[in-house]
Amino acid sequence: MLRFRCIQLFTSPFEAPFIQSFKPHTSISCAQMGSYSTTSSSSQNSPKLVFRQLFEKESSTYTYLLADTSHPQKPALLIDPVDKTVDRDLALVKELGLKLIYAINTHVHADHVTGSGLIKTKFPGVKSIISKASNAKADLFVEPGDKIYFGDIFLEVRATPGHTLGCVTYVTGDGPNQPQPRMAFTGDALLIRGCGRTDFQIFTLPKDTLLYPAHDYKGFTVSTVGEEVLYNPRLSKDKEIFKNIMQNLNLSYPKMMDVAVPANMVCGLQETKSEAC
Ligand SMILES: N[C@@H](CCC(=O)N[C@@H](CSS)C(=O)NCC(=O)O)C(=O)O
Ligand SMILES: [Fe+2]
Repeated sequence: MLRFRCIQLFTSPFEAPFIQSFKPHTSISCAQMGSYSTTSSSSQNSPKLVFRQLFEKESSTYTYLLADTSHPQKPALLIDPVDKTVDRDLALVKELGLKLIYAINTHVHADHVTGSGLIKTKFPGVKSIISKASNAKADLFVEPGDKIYFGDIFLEVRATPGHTLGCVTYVTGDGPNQPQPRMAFTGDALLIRGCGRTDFQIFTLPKDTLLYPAHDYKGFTVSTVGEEVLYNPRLSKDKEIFKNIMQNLNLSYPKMMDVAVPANMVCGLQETKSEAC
């Protein structure tokens, strides 16, 4: 089992030990519901982010596929994969000619079983990642401030505690060669016009940062920091009102809770326990 808190994660054969060649600004070249890619207008070698937002209906969970397609190996990662949709996700990875290197979780989910362990059985080269503070099993553990590189693009790890132990948000990099606008994968810390429970670290990001939560129960797919600051009915309130709202949500016990949490502590593979993580 490995652990890292380095500036770059180089656990895959696709990464050089340092990626320092900063390149011109990137900009969104194409956008549509659920998917887009970003590219530089001025350099063929600048990172090009391919992005897909995938949905699992039973738990209303979003899984995100990201890849750097300007890198020769097209390294890719999945955020919050669900066991039931692993085959769909892997088929897409294959169809797009990507090389999956990481299966990442924002937190130990209570409502569905993660697909990260299953993915590793199908693609043994893939490394699973979760925060150290989650106490769950994985190949690699991240802490706030760590950067997860796939090709020339990276995700920065931000602590967004409150919903579960070690709950983190993964944010695309702040740099001239990184995709713009920034994207934050918030897990359940922030849902569009809602939240699982969050502190306010997400709101320190630029207003045009795109927000991608782990769930949506109302049909939304994306929001921005600026919008949620203004219109989120929970997070736009002061602390006392927020506390009152959160204490009176009256949500039912998640149907999968007793299966999902123990499974997600071991990559979603209860039978084989931690060896598979
Ligand atoms: N009914 C669902 C559970 C729904 C639920 O509790 N969702 C969580 C995130 S998954 S741990 C949550 O924090 N929701 C906030 C909200 O406002 O809905 C089930 O039984 O699985
Ligand atoms: Fe959750």
